[in-house]
Amino acid sequence: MAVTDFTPTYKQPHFLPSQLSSLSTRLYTTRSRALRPFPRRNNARVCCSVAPNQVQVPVAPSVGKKGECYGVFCLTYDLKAAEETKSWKSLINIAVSGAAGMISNHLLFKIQQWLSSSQLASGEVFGPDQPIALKLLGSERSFQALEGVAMELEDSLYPLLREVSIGIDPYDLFQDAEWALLIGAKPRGPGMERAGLLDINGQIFAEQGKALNAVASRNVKVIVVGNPCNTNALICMKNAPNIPAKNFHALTRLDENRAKCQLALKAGVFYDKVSNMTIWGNHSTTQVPDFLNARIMGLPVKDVIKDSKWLEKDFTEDVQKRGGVLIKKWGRSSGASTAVSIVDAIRSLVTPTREGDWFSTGVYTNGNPYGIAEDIVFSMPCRSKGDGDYELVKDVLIDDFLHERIKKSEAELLAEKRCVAHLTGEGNAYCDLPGDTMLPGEQ
Ligand SMILES: NC(=O)C1=CN([C@@H]2O[C@H](COP(=O)(O)OP(=O)(O)OC[C@H]3O[C@@H](n4cnc5c(N)ncnc54)[C@H](OP(=O)(O)O)[C@@H]3O)[C@@H](O)[C@H]2O)C=CC1
Ligand SMILES: O=C([O-])CC(=O)C(=O)O
Repeated sequence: MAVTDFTPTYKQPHFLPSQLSSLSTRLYTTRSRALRPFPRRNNARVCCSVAPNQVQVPVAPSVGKKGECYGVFCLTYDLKAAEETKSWKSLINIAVSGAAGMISNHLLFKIQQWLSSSQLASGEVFGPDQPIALKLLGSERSFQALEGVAMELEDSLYPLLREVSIGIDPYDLFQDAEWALLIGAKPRGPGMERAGLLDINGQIFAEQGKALNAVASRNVKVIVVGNPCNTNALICMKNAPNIPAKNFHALTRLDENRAKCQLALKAGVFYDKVSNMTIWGNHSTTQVPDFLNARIMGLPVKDVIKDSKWLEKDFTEDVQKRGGVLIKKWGRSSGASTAVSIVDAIRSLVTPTREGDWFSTGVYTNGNPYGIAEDIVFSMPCRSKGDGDYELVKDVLIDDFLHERIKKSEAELLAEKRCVAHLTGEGNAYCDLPGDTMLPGEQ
């Protein structure tokens, strides 16, 4: 693997060889925009260069009152920049909100494994020569837990993890972000109206949209996971007018994966035999798992599974409500499988889609070829050339059943949009949500 190219040319007597890969990694903590205890990345490498064979004493940065760093992340070594990265791509900044939460706790460690896995050696994802910086956004409430997350990252000795920052201010954490994985959101509590949830979470995503607009990379890709994710993605997008609307996604990949699994189970095949799986619409119980266009072993699903009643009722409802069934069994919502689906969603954007296949993601509807209302975030079938961008798949069938279901999910999203008009710059909010509107996890 190319990471071995990084082996420094000098000896470091006090540290294990495995630690050398993290030598230029450091952790920054930021609690507010006013307080920046450590230098920013572009001027962080302040120390002198070391000649080959010269031993350098590690320098621990001074610890600010509100910011602390840990062990190996606090050590600032300086390697000649050219030696450090001669075979590496430039650092990618990945921002993660809700970073002390359950999904994130799975995700952060998966991203690392994924980056350093053998799949990567074949160039399938970012590449084995792709160092990353993690910017972990939490709150006052979760700050200690964030420190715990950082400690676990430290103990994992990931060779491609070069920087870790933790903080509570999105304007700090989203600086130069090329990916923003927005997971943090308030869960719907007992007795809380959905309109209330839309408002509380909408405020979070409006603020984060503004922060992305101000400081993130101009081509940042944003994946909104926190529920209700489609409308949160719309709010985030509307508050970030300088970032292309196309770059905002609502995560429906978990629903796609769930649908593939159910079809495989029914057909008695392994799930890699299921392709062309579209989830249409909202990440809610109105979502439409499309068995008309999906394929099993390359054949239309209906040629393999002849039981139309099962497809229209059991399959559809099982996928729509899978999250809730899992919560009843597990006592908490899907953490690991959501994290896996976030990685799948990123991978689908950074690797070319297999010929003839596609994937689902919630994206902006403007210009869509299916007649879906404009100006909402709706899950649709997409293909990518692997450049982070995507195009909508044009050649799909839509029959009466599918059309009727799509319209129901569309109506729900239009109603959600009216509820958050005050957060999207479209005047006064008016909330007339359909009574049966539910997240997949609610039942
Ligand atoms: N799209 C999808 O497929 C799926 C989406 N989800 C959604 O993902 C989200 C996160 O789930 P999960 O990680 O399990 O949840 P957790 O409760 O474990 O973590 C969520 C994080 O959100 C933050 N949070 C909680 N309340 C607030 C608030 N009022 N304001 C700002 N942030 C808050 C907390 O971070 P802090 O204390 O730092 O603020 C918390 O760490 C949920 O909205 C869930 O519904 C879940 C499964 C699938
Ligand atoms: O409702 C939730 O929080 C969980 C969820 O989105 C899912 O399982 O799909």
